[in-house]
Parts: sequence; C-alpha cells; structure tokens
Amino acid sequence: MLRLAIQKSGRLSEDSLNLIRECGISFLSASYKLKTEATNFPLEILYLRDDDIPGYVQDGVADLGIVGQNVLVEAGFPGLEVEGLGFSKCRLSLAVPRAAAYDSIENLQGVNIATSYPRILGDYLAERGVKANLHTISGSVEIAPSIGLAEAICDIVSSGSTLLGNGLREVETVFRSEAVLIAHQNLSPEKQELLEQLQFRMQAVRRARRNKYILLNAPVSALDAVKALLPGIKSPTVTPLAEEGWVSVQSVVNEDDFWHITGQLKAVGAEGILVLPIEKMIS
Ligand SMILES: Nc1ncnc2c1ncn2[C@@H]1O[C@H](COP(=O)(O)OP(=O)(O)OP(=O)(O)O)[C@@H](O)[C@H]1O
Ligand SMILES: O=P(O)(O)OC[C@H]1O[C@H](OP(=O)(O)OP(=O)(O)O)[C@H](O)[C@@H]1O
Ligand SMILES: [Mg+2]
Repeated sequence: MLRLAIQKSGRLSEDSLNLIRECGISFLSASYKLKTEATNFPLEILYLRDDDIPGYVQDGVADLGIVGQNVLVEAGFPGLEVEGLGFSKCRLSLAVPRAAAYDSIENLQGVNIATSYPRILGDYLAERGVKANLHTISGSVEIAPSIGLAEAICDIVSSGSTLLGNGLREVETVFRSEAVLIAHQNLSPEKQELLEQLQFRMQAVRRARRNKYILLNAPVSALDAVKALLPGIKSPTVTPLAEEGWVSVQSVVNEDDFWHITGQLKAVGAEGILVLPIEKMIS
C-alpha cells in the first residue's frame, strides 16, 4: 500500500483532495481522522502540516506527498519532486514599505528582513552578493515592518492583497512555486508500479481539465476551414448530417484557445456549437 501525505488544512488541502477523488480514488474523510484508507486503490492518506511532509517523504515514513515547491526547497529536498500539479501557484517575493526608497537589490545590504524562508532567501541574496540580517518567523510575516521587527519582508504572494493591506510593495520575485507531487527516492518495485499508476491517472485528469470537447455543424463547403481551426488529438471526427451538404464535426480544444477558436468557427460558417467538459483524457 502507498502512503500519501497531504496538507491537513490550508491552501493545498482542497485541491489535493479533489485531484485524488478525480483520479477515481474513493475514501471516507472526517476532519478529526488524520489517516484514512482508500476503498478502491491501495492508498493510505495521511493528513499533516505541510512543513512536515518533505521530511516524512525523505525518511520514507510516507511514500508520497503533495506540497508547495517553496516548502520542498526550503526543507532542502528538491530532488524528491516527481511532477508539478498546476495548483497553488504563488511566488515568494521581497517587499518593502510603500514609501521606502528602493532601486535595486543592493538597497537590502545590511537590512533586517523577516521571512519564513531563510534558506531560499539566503541563497538568493548570496548569489547576488547581498548580506542582510534574516529574521525567521513562522507566520504573519507582513506585519514585521509595521511593528519595527524588520525593514523588509520575504513571503508568499498571490493576488498581492496581503501586501497592499499591510502597506507594503513587492520589489523582487525570489522564487515561483506550485504544488508538486513528491516521492521517496527508494520505493520498492511494487510501490514504484503503484506510483506510476497514480501518475497516469493524475496526468489524465490534468489533461482533461485543460481541454474541452467541441461539437458543431458546418456546411461541407466550410469543412476545410473548420478542420484547419480544429486539429483535434489526431484529426477531427467528421460525420454526415441527415441534411444534404452538412456535416457534424467533433474535436478537442485547449481551454486557453477556446473563445478565440469558437469566434473563428462561427465566422467560417459553423452552427450549433456545443462544448462539453472532458472527465479523463488519455493520450
Ligand atoms: N495566497 C496563496 N495563493 C496560492 N498558493 C498559496 C498561497 N499561500 C500559500 N500558498 C501555497 O500553499 C502552501 C500552503 O499554504 P498555507 O498558507 O496553507 O500553509 P501553512 O499555513 O504553512 O499550513 P500548515 O498549517 O499546513 O503548516 C504554501 O506553502 C504555498 O505553496
Ligand atoms: O497575495 P495574497 O493573495 O494576499 O496571498 C498571500 C498570503 O497568503 C498566504 O497566507 P494565508 O492566507 O494562507 O494565511 P497563513 O498566514 O495562515 O498561511 C501567504 O502567507 C500570504 O500571507
Ligand atoms: Mg506550514
């Protein structure tokens, strides 16, 4: 049985659980239960603080984990990463009070900086020849300048509203992060095989999320133009309609291109365009 450690409660929890469920893996969950077994896949789920997950996977207490790259690199185990999962995207940034002068990283020479990421920040500053005084605190980092603890901070930024709400301005991006799947480096062949099955499912789910199934009707005269817009996985499926001179076309489009392509399809004569979500997509 594989042991997967995920965050008990926080920014990663919901997306981690959704991904496992969309992989077709069922399990009971109750907030007070810190360990649960899947009913239809040899998987045990451990609910932990995210900071503890890299160490447990490094030691083999858990076989797999889902954590932010920021926590993984800070823990000093970047080699455990197996693949990016595309959620909890954020950046680790340096910020200073809105009114403070700032031209370049040189301005941080000798400055007190509060952070929960002394390793990542220390490496970033060392590479740029900057010596600052790092104060490690475990949370509410954005408060530090206003209480006189530090002149600058380095913390997670997503929308930027926490910085804004605390009178701070982002001046440097130190690290970009997303949630990643991590694995112990010496899994048994049986566990390695299960990991590959799980990755296969995760990739099918993630590919499906990025794409939509599209069906439309078009006059035969517009078919070449429609086919050029909808290359599909291999090529689009084209079937005749009962009405002479018309075809139905089915294909797959990337979510990012979707609105742009549907506009062009209408312009070349497509009608009755239907768009459906895809549950799993296996190449
Ligand atoms: N605002 C955000 N937007 C997107 N992702 C974020 C954001 N804040 C944090 N993350 C990502 O989610 C991870 C977990 O964040 P969270 O704030 O839940 O951690 P935590 O408070 O340390 O949780 P824990 O109680 O498990 O230690 C972070 O390490 C980061 O990778
Ligand atoms: O740029 P924003 O969208 O405002 O997000 C950034 C904030 O989100 C995270 O904290 P979170 O809200 O998860 O609280 P925490 O301090 O309990 O981890 C992070 O530590 C920042 O404070
Ligand atoms: Mg944490």
